[in-house]
Amino acid sequence: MNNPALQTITVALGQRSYPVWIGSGLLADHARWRAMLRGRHALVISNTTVAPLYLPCIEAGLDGLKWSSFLLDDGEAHKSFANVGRALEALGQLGATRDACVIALGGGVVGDLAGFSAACWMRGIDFIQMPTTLLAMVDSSVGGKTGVNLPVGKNLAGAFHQPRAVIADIDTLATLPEREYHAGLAEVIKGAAIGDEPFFVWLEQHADALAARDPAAVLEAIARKVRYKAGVVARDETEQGKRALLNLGHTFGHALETAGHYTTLLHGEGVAIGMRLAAQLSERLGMSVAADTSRLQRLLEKLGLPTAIPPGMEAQQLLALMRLDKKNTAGVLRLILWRGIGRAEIVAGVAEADVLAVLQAATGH
Ligand SMILES: NC(=O)c1ccc[n+]([C@@H]2O[C@H](COP(=O)([O-])OP(=O)(O)OC[C@H]3O[C@@H](n4cnc5c(N)ncnc54)[C@H](O)[C@@H]3O)[C@@H](O)[C@H]2O)c1
Ligand SMILES: O=C(O)C(=O)C[C@@H](O)[C@H](O)[C@H](O)COP(=O)(O)O
Ligand SMILES: [Zn+2]
Repeated sequence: MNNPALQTITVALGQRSYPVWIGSGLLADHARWRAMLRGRHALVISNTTVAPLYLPCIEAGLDGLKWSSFLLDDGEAHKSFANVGRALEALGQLGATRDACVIALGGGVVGDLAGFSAACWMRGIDFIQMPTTLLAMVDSSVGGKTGVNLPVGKNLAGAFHQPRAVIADIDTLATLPEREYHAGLAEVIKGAAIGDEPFFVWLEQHADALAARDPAAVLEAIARKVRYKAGVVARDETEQGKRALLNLGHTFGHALETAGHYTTLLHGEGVAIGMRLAAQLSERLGMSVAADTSRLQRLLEKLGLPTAIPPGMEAQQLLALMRLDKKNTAGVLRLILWRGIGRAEIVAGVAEADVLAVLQAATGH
C-alpha cells in the first residue's frame, strides 16, 4: 500500500531487530504485518473497548490461520497475573505451537500483558504490537519490557521479550479519549526531558498544535519519541545501565499509581506528577535550578497533565512503595534525577529523608 506519511524506525538488536511502522491505514495493510507471522496460529489479545472498534480491521488479515481472541476487561487493574493465566489458557485452547504469534491490539495494558503471555508460552513465542493509544505508540510497544502489576507494586512480574514488529496506525487515535491522549503526551515529554533538549523546545513551540491534535505535529512527536527510545533500547536492551533513564518520574509515578490501586491515576498522569517531584528533589539536592522545574511544570500543564499529588495519599505510604522499585538495591534508593532539561542522571544512594521531605511538601503531611 502506498503510504506517503509512513515512518519506519528500526529497533536495532542484531538478529532480533524489528521495525516500528508509524502511519495511517496500517491495520488494514494486512500484507505488511501478515508477512511477520511465521506459523499457522495467532491469538489476538485486546480488550472490551478496543476490540469492537479495531478487531474488524485486522480480521480479514488473519484469513487462513487458526486464530482466536482473548479480551481483557478495560483498565490498569486488569494487567494482572490472573489474566496472564487466562491468556495462556486461551493459547492452550487454540492449540498454539511454538511458531504461533500473539497479536497485542490495544494500549499499554494489553501490550504489556500480551507480551508477557507470549514470553511465557512454551518459554517464548512471537508477538506483534498493534498499539492504539498515544502512550503505547510512543513508549510501551517499543523496547520489549513486558509484564503485569501485583497488588504490592507496579510491573513487578515480567520479562524482557521483544516484539517482531510494531504497527502504529495513527488513525486509531481518532477514537482515543482526551484524558488518555494527554497521558500519552507525558511519555513524549519524558523522552525530551531526559535527553533531548531540542525536542523539548520543539514541544514547547508546538504545544498548541499538539493540544489540538494537529495530525502533522502528532506524527512528528510520535516519530521523534520512538526514534529516541529505539536508540536507548538498542544500546542497553535489558537495563544494565542507561536504559534506566527512561524511568524518569517512574519511581514516584509507580508509587502514586499503586497507592491509587491502579484506578485513581493513569500511568501517564503518575509519570507527569512523578517528573515534577523528581525535578523538585533534584533541586533540593542542588543538582538543578527552579527555573527548569517551572519550565517542565508549565509544559506538562499546558498539555493537560496533572502535576500535584491527588488528595488522600500520604508521604510515608508513598516512600514505602518506592522502596520496592526495581532500580533499587538492598537498602539503597536509586532514582532518575536531572541537572535540567535534557540532562537526566541515574543517582544511587538518595537519602530517604530528602525523598520524604519532597513528598511531605507535596502532600502537605
Ligand atoms: N512496556 C513499557 O515499556 C511501558 C511503557 C509505558 C507504559 N507502560 C504501561 O502501559 C500501560 C498504560 O498504557 P495506556 O496508557 O495505553 O493505557 P491502557 O492500555 O489502559 O489504554 C488506555 C484506555 O484507552 C482505551 N483505548 C485504547 N485504544 C483506544 C482507542 N484507539 N480508542 C478508544 N479507546 C482506546 C483503553 O481501552 C483504555 O481504556 C501501563 O500499564 C504502563 O505501566 C509500559
Ligand atoms: O522502556 C523502559 O525502559 C521504560 O522505563 C519505559 C517506561 O515508560 C515504562 O513505564 C516501563 O514499563 C517502566 O518500566 P519499569 O521497569 O519501571 O517497570
Ligand atoms: Zn512509563
